[in-house]
Amino acid sequence: MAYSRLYFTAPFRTLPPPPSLPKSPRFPLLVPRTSHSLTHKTLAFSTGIRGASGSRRSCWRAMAEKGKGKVEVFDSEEDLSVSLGKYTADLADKFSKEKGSFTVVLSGGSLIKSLRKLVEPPYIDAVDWSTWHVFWVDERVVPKDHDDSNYKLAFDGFLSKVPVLPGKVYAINDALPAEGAADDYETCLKHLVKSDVISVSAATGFPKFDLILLGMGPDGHVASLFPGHPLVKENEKWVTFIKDSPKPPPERITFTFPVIKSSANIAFVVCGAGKAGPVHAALGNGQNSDPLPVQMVSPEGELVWFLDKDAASKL
Ligand SMILES: O=C1O[C@H](COP(=O)(O)O)[C@@H](O)[C@H](O)[C@H]1O
Repeated sequence: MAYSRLYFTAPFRTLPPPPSLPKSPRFPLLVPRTSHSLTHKTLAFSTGIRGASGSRRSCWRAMAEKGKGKVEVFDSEEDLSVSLGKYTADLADKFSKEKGSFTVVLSGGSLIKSLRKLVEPPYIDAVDWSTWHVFWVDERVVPKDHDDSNYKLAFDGFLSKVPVLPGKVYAINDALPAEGAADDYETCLKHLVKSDVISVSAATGFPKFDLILLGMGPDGHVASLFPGHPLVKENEKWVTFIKDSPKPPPERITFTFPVIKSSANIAFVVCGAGKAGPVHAALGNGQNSDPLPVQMVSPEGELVWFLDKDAASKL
């Protein structure tokens, strides 16, 4: 299938901007326990997260503060990918049954490889792919067949292997410069909100996706929201652009924090020792006055962390 057949741009009308975002609530700690033995005992006592359990798949679980989410730590990325496949397929099934559609937002980077179980049995056959609407939380401003394209990464590793409907795959318009591409994507989202494909958060007025699958860089960036960059404070736009990304390529578009935080579900998927520092910053006890982007994801809905043991090694 040609790349150009899979992206969606339309002459959308521009709607008024949403109201600004109120602070999200925080809830008390929840402490579940099971009878299984701990796989990584040290984790249970060195982190601010209370409660832990093991499982046959060598998964260590904990429930952190509501704002920090549920944490699952796996012995290997292979185990993580099995659990992530089931989690994603279960949510797709739930939302598809409830409302006939599933709006899922992808990141680029290593996340796509971790979705590989979805293109294998049982999910390849069992999932109702026709209900899926696929978006990107960020995209590099490059042609869609460029090696830096998050779209190309997802297409090659995931979307070309499942029968998602091409008209429901919403890629960047790569004919536009960064600012225009961000505006175009935001207009696309507004059109889909108006046509009830995407829900709206009653609390924030921002679009509410069913699931955002988030990666994280070793510097603690999420989407294309980088530490210390003014874009992390954007609270009106839905989609914005960056021309000075510290990680190449420099020009990108990205969802803003209010949109990310309004999601019904967020899964953080993080592997590797090189990311253990920001994971600890986000999930450990420490406070810092200038939080990393990864620390700013306190969602309205459910947050689950899928960590391999190396990414969790400082907890
Ligand atoms: O540049 C990006 O980096 C992050 C993290 O990527 P990873 O390869 O370290 O997992 C990714 O989530 C984002 O979508 C991408 O544009």
